[in-house]
Amino acid sequence: MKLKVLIADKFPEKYIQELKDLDLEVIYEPKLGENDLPKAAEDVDILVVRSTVVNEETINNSKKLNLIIRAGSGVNNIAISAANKKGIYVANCPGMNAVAVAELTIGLMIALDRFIPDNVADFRNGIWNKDKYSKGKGLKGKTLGIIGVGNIGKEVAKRALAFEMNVYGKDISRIEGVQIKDFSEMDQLLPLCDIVTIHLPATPQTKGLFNKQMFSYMKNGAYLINTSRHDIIVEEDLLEAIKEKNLRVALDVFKGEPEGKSGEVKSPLQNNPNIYVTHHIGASTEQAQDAVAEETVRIIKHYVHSGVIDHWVNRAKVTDAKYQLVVKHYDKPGVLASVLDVIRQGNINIEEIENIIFEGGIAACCTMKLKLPATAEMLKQISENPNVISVSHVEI
Ligand SMILES: NC(=O)c1ccc[n+]([C@@H]2O[C@H](COP(=O)([O-])OP(=O)(O)OC[C@H]3O[C@@H](n4cnc5c(N)ncnc54)[C@H](O)[C@@H]3O)[C@@H](O)[C@H]2O)c1
Ligand SMILES: O=C(O)CC[C@@H](O)C(=O)O
Repeated sequence: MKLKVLIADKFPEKYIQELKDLDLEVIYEPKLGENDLPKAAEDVDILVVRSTVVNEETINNSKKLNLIIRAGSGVNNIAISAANKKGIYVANCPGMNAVAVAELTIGLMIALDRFIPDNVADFRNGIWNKDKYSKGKGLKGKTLGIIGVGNIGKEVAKRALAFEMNVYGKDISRIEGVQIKDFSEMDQLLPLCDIVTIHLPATPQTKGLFNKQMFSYMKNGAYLINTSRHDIIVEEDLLEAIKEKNLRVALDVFKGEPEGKSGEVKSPLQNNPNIYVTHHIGASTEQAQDAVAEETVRIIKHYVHSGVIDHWVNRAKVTDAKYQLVVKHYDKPGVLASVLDVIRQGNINIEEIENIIFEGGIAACCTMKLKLPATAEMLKQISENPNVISVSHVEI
């Protein structure tokens, strides 16, 4: 039976055809929303989404879902803890839309400095106001703080350096791959910045990070750009900070963003002249959508042909493994079963296991990560099997 793939978001036609050519049954339903998915994904093996929310109900209701691919970077629209409980892989396409988001970020930076959206709006309303719009400060020599220097943050840094800006960064990991000053504390970095741009994932640690306290560190009249996720900013505190400090702000993401591709929108940000909002278009260039779709197809192809999941995001980063048992053995039926039986009798959980065959197929090596130590008696029992070549056991 063919594997069934449901694509529940906009996806370029060319790549849908590539999936069909892999002999998969492909269902393309770009208009599905969060509430449609529990039924629509009930019977599929692979689910591909962009911003469509994959909630707990969709995951719990699915009968054979095995892989969810986020055709993009952030995976916060997927109920990963529910997927973990059912052993459903979640993968994403890191970096594929980074240039597109960086380009939008630079565009917003210039838009803020030169009041471009207001210029255009006035012109459309028959108003000419060269005086009012001749107050841009210029970007050269200004200090930019990049919060989250991952794939997108790095692309922003490269472009800002070409604009001859002073570029500083803050990340939980050491910043590598771009020559910018690395700050460890926000209260040291933010007071220096003329412009702050946020490129963080939505996680419990980043939720509400930009609150009253963070805004208190920012310069009066600074620009703030957020093209990452809305919940990193506390909206009420932002509105307060705009009043107090005359911050000017550009957002590609905001609270209450509509799920659908078009329709009405209502937000307290709408009537504030210091705020520009774009329609979550960071990733929406033709180049980025093609790159993301190509990567999605590649992930599916690799999975179908080898069972390997590339960019698997819900693989445990740490396990309870405390001991490593390595058994070299002759590659014959029943040998591993006898080793596993000894471990089972000792009531020890195997956290990870890998069996690798030497060239020629005569010998093999099985590496097991154990929660508890194997006893001397167990190791003796394993070694006594005539098909076992050697046994080693260490604490890790
Ligand atoms: N507007 C859009 O259309 C659009 C498109 C793509 C991505 N995004 C958003 O942008 C985010 C970033 O994307 P990316 O591709 O650069 O991701 P990435 O994973 O490459 O980079 C994120 C960086 O943030 C750092 N980080 C994580 N938690 C942190 C913390 N608590 N403090 C400091 N640094 C922290 C990570 O170490 C990493 O370097 C995505 O998670 C997504 O939510 C939005
Ligand atoms: O697919 C989109 O349009 C948004 C994608 C973006 O938010 C991402 O995290 O990659």
